[in-house]
Amino acid sequence: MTSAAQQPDEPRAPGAGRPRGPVDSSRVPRYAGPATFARLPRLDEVGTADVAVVGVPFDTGVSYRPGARFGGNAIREASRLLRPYNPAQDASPFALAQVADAGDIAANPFNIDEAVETIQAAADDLLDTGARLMTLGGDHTIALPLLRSVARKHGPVALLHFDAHLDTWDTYFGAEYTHGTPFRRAFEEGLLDTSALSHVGTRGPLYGKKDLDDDEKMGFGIVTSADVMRRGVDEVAQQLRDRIGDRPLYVSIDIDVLDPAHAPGTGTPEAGGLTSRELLEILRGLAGCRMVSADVVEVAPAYDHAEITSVAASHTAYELTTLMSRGIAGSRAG
Ligand SMILES: N=C(N)NCCCC(=O)O
Ligand SMILES: [Zn+2]
Ligand SMILES: [Zn+2]
Repeated sequence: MTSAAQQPDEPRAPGAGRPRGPVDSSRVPRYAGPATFARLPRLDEVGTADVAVVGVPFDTGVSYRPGARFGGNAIREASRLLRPYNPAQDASPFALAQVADAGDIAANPFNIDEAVETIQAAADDLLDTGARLMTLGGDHTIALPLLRSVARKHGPVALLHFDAHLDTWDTYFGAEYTHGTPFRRAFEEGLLDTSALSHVGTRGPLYGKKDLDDDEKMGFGIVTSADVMRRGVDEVAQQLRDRIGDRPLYVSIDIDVLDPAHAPGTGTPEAGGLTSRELLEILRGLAGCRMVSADVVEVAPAYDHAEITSVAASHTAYELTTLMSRGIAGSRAG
C-alpha cells in the first residue's frame, strides 16, 4: 500500500492553484512507490502542467549499442534522490511551475517512420495544452519529431546541442531517420533558426573533413570538448547566451557529451568528454534564455554501473526543468 502522501490531491484546474510538488521524502521513503520523475505527480493527477516530463522508449535508430529504450525509466529511478530546492539556481522548480510526469510515448519499435509520426503527434498534443516538454529518451532519432513539433508552435528555433557527435550526417544504410542524422533532417525541413545553432562537447573521429564542412554550411558553430576545458564554463556559457539571444531555444542533450567516466551507460561512447560538473554549470549559465523544450537522450542503462549515467542524466534534466520553471515564473510575473 502507498501512504497518504502519495495519493493524488484533488485535480488541479488548468492554470490554477499552487503547483503540486513531489512526494515528501521525509514522510515516504524515497525508494518506495512508483518512479515518476523526481517523485512528481503524474500528469493525469494534476490535469495540466507547465512542464511535462515525457519518456520516449525508442532506440531503433541506433548505429551501435542498443538499449536507450530503457533510458527514461532509468532516469526516473535515479531521480528519486532529487530534492525540491536547487541552490545552484536559487530556485524551487516544482513550486515555481507545475511540473508533472506525462508517462511514455508508445512508439512502434519495428517501424521508424511510424514511430517518428507517433512521437510528433504526442508532442503536438502536449505542446497544445501549453506545456513545455522535458523529454527523456530514447535515442537521438527522437529529436527530429520533437523539433518538428516545437517548430510547428514557435517557428524555427535556436538549437543548443550537447553531444560528442555532430548528428548532422546524411544517411546510414540509406536510412534517413537515425540517431546520427536528426539535425540534418531538421535543417532541411527549415525547423532551425540557422543564425543560432551550436554543438557543445563535440569530439572524436569523423568519417572525413567533409562532415565538418557540411555542418558549418548548415550554420552550426562548434564548441569542442577541448574548448570547454581550455576556455572554461563561464566564457562558454556567455558565448552561447550571446548567440541564442531571445530566440525560442530547444536544448538537446545526448548524454554521451559526458566522458565515458561520467556516463558509461550509453550507446556510442567517445573518450575525452565533459565532466558532469562542466555540463551542469554550462546549463546553469543559460538562465534568462527562452527555453521552450528540451531532451536528454542516449542513456542506455545496460552499460551503466552504479547508476553513474542515470544519476548524471537525472541532474541534467533537473537543471533543465529548473531553467524552464524559472522562465515560466518570470513570464508570469511580466
Ligand atoms: N547520436 C549518437 N549518440 N551517436 C551518433 C553516432 C553515429 C555513428 O555511429 O557514426
Ligand atoms: Zn552522441
Ligand atoms: Zn547524439
